Amino acid sequence: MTRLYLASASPRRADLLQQVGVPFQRLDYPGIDEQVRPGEPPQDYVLRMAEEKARAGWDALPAARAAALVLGADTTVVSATGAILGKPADVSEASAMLRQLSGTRHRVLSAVSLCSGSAQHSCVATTWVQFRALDEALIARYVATGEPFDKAGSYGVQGFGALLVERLDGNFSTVVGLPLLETCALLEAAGVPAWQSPEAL
Ligand SMILES: Cc1cn([C@H]2C[C@H](O)[C@@H](COP(=O)(O)OP(=O)(O)OP(=O)(O)O)O2)c(=O)[nH]c1=O
Repeated sequence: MTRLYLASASPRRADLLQQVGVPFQRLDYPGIDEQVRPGEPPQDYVLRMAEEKARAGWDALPAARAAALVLGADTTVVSATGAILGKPADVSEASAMLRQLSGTRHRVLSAVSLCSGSAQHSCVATTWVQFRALDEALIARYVATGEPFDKAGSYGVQGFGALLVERLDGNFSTVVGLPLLETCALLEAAGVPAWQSPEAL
């Protein structure tokens, strides 16, 4: 039987996989360098990150790897001007990102990569997000909740950040960190179907 490992520390990614009935184990792996290369387009960056995470996860597997699959993912927010917005380092960076996103329609890119050692298949999904206009008081109150700090673009649409968003155009799961349609298509092709019975999970 194929064993799926999720190379991710994100609780959201684990919740999403669980939601659609895919059995997996969490896998700890050494972090990767998440620096954007000079001139690297957002689409290339997010795909490269997902692929490096899946590969690093594969390299961290115990020796008995027969029929193992490792899933890695990455999410990044791209501002209306094309800037890549990752996770903020501090309050001032979080506030600056939210100021940049205020009143704009921006993209959230999520890439996913499935590694079986010799083969690796990956894809990127996009969802457009329209933010309402945010004033300084609202930005300060939202940052003070602490929610922005482990999230690309400094917001979580699944949490308090729902009140910052007017409209989504694309799949919700893509914004939360794991594009479920694309992920499950990759998994199905590798012999791991969704909607498995609770005993398999
Ligand atoms: C925009 C947005 C991002 N996010 C999260 C998803 C990702 O967890 C995070 C982006 O950081 P990532 O670097 O993609 O992932 P991570 O560091 O959380 O986890 P790992 O690399 O171990 O898999 O932002 C939300 O939860 N909600 C949102 O609305």
